[in-house]
Amino acid sequence: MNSGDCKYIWQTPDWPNWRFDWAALAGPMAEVSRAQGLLMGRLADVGMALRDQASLAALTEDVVKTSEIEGEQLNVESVRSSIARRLGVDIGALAPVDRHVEGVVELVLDATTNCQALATRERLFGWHAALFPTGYSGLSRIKVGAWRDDASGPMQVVSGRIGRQRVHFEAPPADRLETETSRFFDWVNGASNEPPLLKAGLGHLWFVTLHPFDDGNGRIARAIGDLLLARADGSPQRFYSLSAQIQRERKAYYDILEQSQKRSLDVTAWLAWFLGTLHRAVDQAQHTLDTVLVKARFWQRWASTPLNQRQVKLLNLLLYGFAGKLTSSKWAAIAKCSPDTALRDINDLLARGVLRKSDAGGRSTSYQAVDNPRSPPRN
Ligand SMILES: Nc1ncnc2c1ncn2[C@@H]1O[C@H](COP(=O)(O)OP(=O)(O)OP(=O)(O)O)[C@@H](O)[C@H]1O
Repeated sequence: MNSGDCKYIWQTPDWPNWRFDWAALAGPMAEVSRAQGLLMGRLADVGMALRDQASLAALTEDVVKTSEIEGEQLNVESVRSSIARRLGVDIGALAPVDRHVEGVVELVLDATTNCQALATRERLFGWHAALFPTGYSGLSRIKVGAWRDDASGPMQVVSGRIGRQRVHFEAPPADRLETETSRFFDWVNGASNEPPLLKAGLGHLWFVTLHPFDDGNGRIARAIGDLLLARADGSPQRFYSLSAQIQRERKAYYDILEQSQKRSLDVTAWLAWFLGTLHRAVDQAQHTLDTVLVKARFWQRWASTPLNQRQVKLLNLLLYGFAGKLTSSKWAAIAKCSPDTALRDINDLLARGVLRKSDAGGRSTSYQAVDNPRSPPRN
């Protein structure tokens, strides 16, 4: 086949000899490294306990957001608990965790904390089985812990209603997968010419192009990207979440993937997008760190104030950046208590100066934690 007849990159004669313009990527790569250096410098000063909290926050975002791309909403508190338990980070009371949350957490933590371990077919089958513990994706039974077999036709990425579907991408046939994935693992585990950050971007694209599973290819591609980023950073501890940033920019993610998987093996545009997104993820991590620091300062300040569990729970929610206004009726609903108890909890905190009435107008009174990062400074 000559390359003019090839619709997808895996059909081109020189597949998988990726090409990219080194000179065009050198600037963005240097900028990402600089942003990473600034973040790491700040983290180096905050001490181990806060570093653990910052990493817990980043990993929680990673797990929650990588699943959100798939349209699945995991419970943030149960993800946080599951990660905290596995990493041995103290977060006080642990929320209950279900099997499905455990599976996604297991995948992301294995990819990052064991980043130096070889990527192998068995390891990925384990990740896949952890993602689909029941053997079903929604209502469909899928092959779990094994490559797809294309029994019901070629693997395609499609969108739209049945009858009006648009095919965005078609993956290589199942009978090529053994050879294709072996070559991929050799490259992931071997020494490469390309800089480590670019290797992470290429690994993500390469895997999602093979699309070797019936489902879960996006999440596993992002986990492989995270594994290669952890190797690139030389540290298994994560402080930023690329998956969360991809979720924020997922329309652009799908568009650039679609363009990059067609026709040419020149993937400069994909790598530039990958580096830009990574840069924004690192910048975002600075905000996460701000929140962790504000929260730590807040609890240090009120350490000797006796508080009940409802008050601790709601204050923590406020410190994480409660979406919307916290009124006494929301307090009652979240803390699962009566309106009278909610008001007593609130009045007690107002009297101690831990909480204050929000300045924002509105029909019902809402409250803010004193020291909330989003509160205007007090005179
Ligand atoms: N328009 C597109 N063109 C090419 N690839 C796409 C397009 N849209 C999505 N993809 C890729 O296909 C993946 C979805 O594959 P699959 O459903 O097997 O994975 P998933 O992990 O279940 O999904 P998700 O990524 O949505 O969480 C996306 O993550 C993305 O990487």
